[in-house]
Amino acid sequence: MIGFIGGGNMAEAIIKGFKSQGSGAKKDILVSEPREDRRKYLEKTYYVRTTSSNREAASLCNIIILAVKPQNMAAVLNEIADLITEDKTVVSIAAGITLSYLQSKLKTKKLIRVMPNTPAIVQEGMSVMSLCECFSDKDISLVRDIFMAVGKVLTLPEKYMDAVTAISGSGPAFIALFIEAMIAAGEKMGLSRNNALELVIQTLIGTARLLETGMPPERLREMVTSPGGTTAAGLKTFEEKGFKNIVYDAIYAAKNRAGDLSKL
Ligand SMILES: NC(=O)C1=CN([C@@H]2O[C@H](COP(=O)(O)OP(=O)(O)OC[C@H]3O[C@@H](n4cnc5c(N)ncnc54)[C@H](OP(=O)(O)O)[C@@H]3O)[C@@H](O)[C@H]2O)C=CC1
Ligand SMILES: O=C(O)[C@@H]1CCC=N1
Repeated sequence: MIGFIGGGNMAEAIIKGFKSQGSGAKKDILVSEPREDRRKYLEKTYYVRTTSSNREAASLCNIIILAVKPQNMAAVLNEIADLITEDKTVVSIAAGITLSYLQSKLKTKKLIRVMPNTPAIVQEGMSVMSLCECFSDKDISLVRDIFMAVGKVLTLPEKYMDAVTAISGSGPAFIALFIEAMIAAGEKMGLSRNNALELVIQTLIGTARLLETGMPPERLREMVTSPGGTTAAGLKTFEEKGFKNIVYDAIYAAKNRAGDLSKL
């Protein structure tokens, strides 16, 4: 059985995507979550089992996904450590929580750090995995299957995890902010919110699909930019206002915060 400790937003995103996917629908999931209303909601919506006891989840499940905030991780690890025998696999999705920290708290060597993202809800997630060197490929296949069911999976050395957290973990929020700004601009020009939303979302999906074919973003930008035209006028403003620097600074702030969370 797969156990989630913490039944918040990200756990729900993975459960929802996993449950909607063919093979995931049949897997038993137990969610440990302190809030009763939240437990009821998860049970009713996703037909998962729930408990208020992290220790129950730790003892009953072979794969345990730690989905609490980094600030709650120490308390949770102290609470369940004696139940995590060497046969159990523990996956942390918490920003900033390192494998060596998990190693210092738990007996099992089957430790995986994963940074997923919310598009997992619609099986378009991007998850990056890092694992202890001692972990065999056979052992990780079960965990990889969970995250493959909700999107793409990449394995990278842990040293990249804070950058990954900033780009694909937090990324959906950054892209949503850009979309909000595009919609607000459209509305100011008289478009209805619904029309603006449809224009922006379809443009985003179309752009993503085009980039998926392998077209470099620079090439796409050039294709759209007719000399002396509208795009050139817009891009000039982005450049004058330092758009790329703002994005760079924001991604850096997110990465640095991930680093700070590892020191809590
Ligand atoms: N949201 C996202 O897009 C992403 C999040 N993550 C990571 O996932 C983790 C969870 O984030 P997110 O889902 O956004 O946060 P949430 O606050 O939505 O979820 C955390 C859940 O854990 C519960 N909780 C708190 N303390 C305990 C405890 N001691 N034992 C069991 N459960 C507890 C919380 O309950 P209560 O609300 O009552 O405190 C809450 O329901 C974080 O570590 C984050 O870094 C990773 C990638 C993306
Ligand atoms: O905001 C956060 O800390 C988490 C990690 C990545 C996305 N959400």
